[in-house]
Amino acid sequence: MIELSKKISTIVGKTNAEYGLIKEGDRVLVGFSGGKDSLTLIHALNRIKKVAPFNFDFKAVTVTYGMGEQVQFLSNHCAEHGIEHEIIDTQIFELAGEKIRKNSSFCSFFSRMRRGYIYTAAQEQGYNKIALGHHLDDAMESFFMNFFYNGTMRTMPPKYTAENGLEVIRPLIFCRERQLRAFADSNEINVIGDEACPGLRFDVKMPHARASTKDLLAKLEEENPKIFVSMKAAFSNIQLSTFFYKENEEIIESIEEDNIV
Ligand SMILES: Nc1ncnc2c1ncn2[C@@H]1O[C@H](COP(=O)(O)OP(=O)(O)OP(=O)(O)O)[C@@H](O)[C@H]1O
Repeated sequence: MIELSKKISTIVGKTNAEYGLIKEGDRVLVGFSGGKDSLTLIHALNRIKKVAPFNFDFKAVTVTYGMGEQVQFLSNHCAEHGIEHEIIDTQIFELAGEKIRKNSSFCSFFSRMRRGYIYTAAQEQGYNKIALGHHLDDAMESFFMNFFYNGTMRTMPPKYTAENGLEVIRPLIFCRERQLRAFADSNEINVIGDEACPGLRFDVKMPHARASTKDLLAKLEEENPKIFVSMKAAFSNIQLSTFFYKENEEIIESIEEDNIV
């Protein structure tokens, strides 16, 4: 029996209601890497499905990269908990060797390709939403990585519409990473580690940026335990007119997925 903390259930329920993530009749394809985040996500959605006053369907999907990954245990886990699951086997690893763009990190290549396979599966099978397991620490790290290294201020929204019309939702976006880790630990579930992005075996650029951003935020949080509360509030209190825009300059509102790190 899986125990999902009241805290996670409450946060996910509230996020779902406030941002209109999952509604009556939705068909949601959930990216399930087998890591602690997407593992929590499938169980959180399973719980919502049981208690929510609306009906929706969801299926977990795991993309493999053609690197000999063993993911059958994820199908077994889903079957045990009555969650539909599909494994999409790909040759992304082989393609990476030929197609990787100069200066583009392996991780972003893998993630772009993976997203492509998930979108295609959703469109072919009639799913209208894609759910991903990003959490608040991811959103903050992504923001500061973009801020420090990419010269842009952007992060990960709870919900957006991709160019192909599919809605991408992040039901865990207000959960802290440590809550998700605690979920996996307390239920003694075998998870795939954080090095799940196979690109990490080769890439030296982004992991360094991510690791140092993570360290920085951890240090700042030690000094100011409320820092994530403030940063979260700041993300819905953006005062655009105080930035450095020139007259008539257009404010970019579109989501260019490639630039999300
Ligand atoms: N191989 C995969 N197959 C399907 N979905 C995936 C896969 N890898 C990642 N995802 C989805 O993309 C999200 C973000 O991926 P990323 O690699 O940044 O995750 P992560 O922070 O390691 O999370 P997780 O603990 O879920 O692996 C995951 O939470 C999951 O929803």
